[in-house]
Amino acid sequence: MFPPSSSIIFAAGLTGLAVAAPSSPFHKMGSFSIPQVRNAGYVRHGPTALARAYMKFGAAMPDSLFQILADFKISKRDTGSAAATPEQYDIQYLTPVSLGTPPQILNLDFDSGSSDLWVFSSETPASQVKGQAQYNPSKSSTSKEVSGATWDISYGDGSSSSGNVYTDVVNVGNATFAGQAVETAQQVSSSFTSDTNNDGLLGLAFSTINTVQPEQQKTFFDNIRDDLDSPVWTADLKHNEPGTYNFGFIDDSLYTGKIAYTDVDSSDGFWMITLDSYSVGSSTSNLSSRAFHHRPSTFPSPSDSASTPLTGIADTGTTLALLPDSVCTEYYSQVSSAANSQTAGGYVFDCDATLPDFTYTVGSTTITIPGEYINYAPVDTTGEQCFGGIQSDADIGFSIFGDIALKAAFVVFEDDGSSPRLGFAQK
Ligand SMILES: O=C(c1ccc(-c2ccco2)nc1O)N(Cc1ccccn1)C1CC1
Repeated sequence: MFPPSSSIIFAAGLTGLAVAAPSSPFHKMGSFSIPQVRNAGYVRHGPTALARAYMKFGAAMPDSLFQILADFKISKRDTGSAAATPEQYDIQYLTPVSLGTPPQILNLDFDSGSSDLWVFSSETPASQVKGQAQYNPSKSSTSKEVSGATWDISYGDGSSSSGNVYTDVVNVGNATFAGQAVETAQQVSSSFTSDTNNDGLLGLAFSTINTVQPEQQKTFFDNIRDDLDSPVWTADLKHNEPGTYNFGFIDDSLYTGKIAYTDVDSSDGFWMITLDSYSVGSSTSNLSSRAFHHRPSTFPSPSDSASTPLTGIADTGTTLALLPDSVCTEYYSQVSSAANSQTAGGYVFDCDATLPDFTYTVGSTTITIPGEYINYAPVDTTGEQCFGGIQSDADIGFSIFGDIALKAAFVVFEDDGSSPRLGFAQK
């Protein structure tokens, strides 16, 4: 699906998720939110070992998930929000999820760019496990093997995993969904093994790209949607500070202005949207420059990005913003020290460079990604060169609006089962 050799460095993002008791015709489960926990940073999959070596970070992860759960503040059943504290460089966050009876708690990376709930398990070879918690279905009285079912997924950065399938009780927050497909890993690629605190993924894309065969399985959100007050989950990611995920409701205190909605094309299984326009630098500077260089209205400006749409997916499982080469060129032409480095695997620049903002619009809502968000991380320990948060989407076929783009906005993922929409608001 994607060239494993792509020289893009990007890291896993995170998400939070909700759940509900078995759907009941008598009451809506309401809405939930869940704490994310930060993950000792590991760039999810550096397509080149060199890049991974450059981007290595370490940071202790809270020792016990139980302590985190103990602090877990589930609000009452019809409201709730969870703070997510990012690891350095907002690499990824993980959410404790309990599986089976008695509960086995794993930290999962929720990913709006994929649709499998898979976990490190008792079936994962010991040589491929490095500290991850493992789900053991034989220790759960409620697990049921889905006979003959297998799964196999490969991600855009060349990582992959595969295995068997069980159904079991999955509990996040104070609600439970019985019968959730839990995909146990019998094989994980090296970048998952080295991501020592990430115990698996929970997909929040559309179930049409779930990889279980012969019978495709539903995502967790698809399973719980009908039990929520409203078929939504919202992402309020932040830069180097706790963000918030809510499920089943829109918390008006988390955004300002209006939420502008845009239709989602889910035909590829992703939250695919078209942003109406983008611009590089603060719009006022652009306007002032345009004011001084008025062009006859008969000659459209060569790169009038102010009305150029961008089509891509909202992907919490990718940290960076992967955009067309033309946009990368336009952006980094404003950064005198920038270069597209083969060794680093993408655009780099002096760490003390002043970076322009990147602005995109959805309908009447304008989202500005401050320049400092686009300084992703130092390339190496000298701290001289830094890696850009905007990189090329070459060879993917669409752009990927990862956390770098999403954390500047309050984002509503709405899926009523027939006409999905994405909402964006300033905050
Ligand atoms: O990694 C994935 C990704 C997710 C799910 C699946 C998949 C295959 C079968 C079912 O789902 N395949 C992917 O490859 N990215 C992000 C990405 C980033 C960079 C380059 C390519 N891609 C998908 C969301 C676009």
